[in-house]
Amino acid sequence: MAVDPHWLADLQRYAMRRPFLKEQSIWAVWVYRLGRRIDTYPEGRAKKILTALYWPLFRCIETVLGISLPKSALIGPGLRIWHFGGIFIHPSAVIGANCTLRQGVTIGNRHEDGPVPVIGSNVEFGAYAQVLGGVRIGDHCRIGAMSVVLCDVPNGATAVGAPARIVYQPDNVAPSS
Ligand SMILES: CC(C)(COP(=O)(O)OP(=O)(O)OC[C@H]1O[C@@H](n2cnc3c(N)ncnc32)[C@H](O)[C@@H]1OP(=O)(O)O)[C@@H](O)C(=O)NCCC(=O)NCCS
Ligand SMILES: CC(=O)OC[C@H](N)C(=O)O
Repeated sequence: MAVDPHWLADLQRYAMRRPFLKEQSIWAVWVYRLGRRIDTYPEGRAKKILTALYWPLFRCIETVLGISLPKSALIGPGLRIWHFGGIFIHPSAVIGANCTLRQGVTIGNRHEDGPVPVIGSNVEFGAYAQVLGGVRIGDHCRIGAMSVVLCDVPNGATAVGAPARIVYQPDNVAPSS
């Protein structure tokens, strides 16, 4: 069976020997990719059994590491999580390729059942950054530590503060994809 290319890209972001022994967050990324993979299997007994095994694994990771990456969230290849604890991604969130999360990051709704963020690729989240509601974060953005982002952030921009303000925005910004 072919190895999941998204998982291979994740591994490249953990550029070290034996990351499973050094970075707990990679356990959470592995379980997330496993869940996504199981969802692609044809309906049947094998999928039912694997799904039944997946859920307790997901709950263990969520409880022990404090990293919640629901398999229904769409997260592109090359996910890197620095550290662990208090990392909650909404089940409907969309996150592009090569993004970096850190401890305390929340990507979720602003009100119960409200819309959730869509994040571009190559976005870097500082520790405890909160991105809330139906906002769009462009590609190559940086979100400062402890920031609360309630507005769109254009490609390449840096947003900091609570509520966040744009402190850097490149010239000739290409529209978000
Ligand atoms: C957002 C960040 C990437 C910006 O770095 P930078 O491009 O070098 O920007 P600067 O340091 O020049 O700051 C630009 C402005 O934003 C402010 N700022 C920077 N980070 C901020 C933050 N997290 N919260 C509030 N304001 C912040 C600076 O005070 C400065 O304001 P001023 O122009 O009014 O003086 C960086 O500050 C950051 O927060 N990185 C996260 C790192 C992290 O999480 N580390 C923990 C590792 S576990
Ligand atoms: C706690 C800390 O500074 O960790 C550093 C790590 N390289 C990171 O970017 O998160």
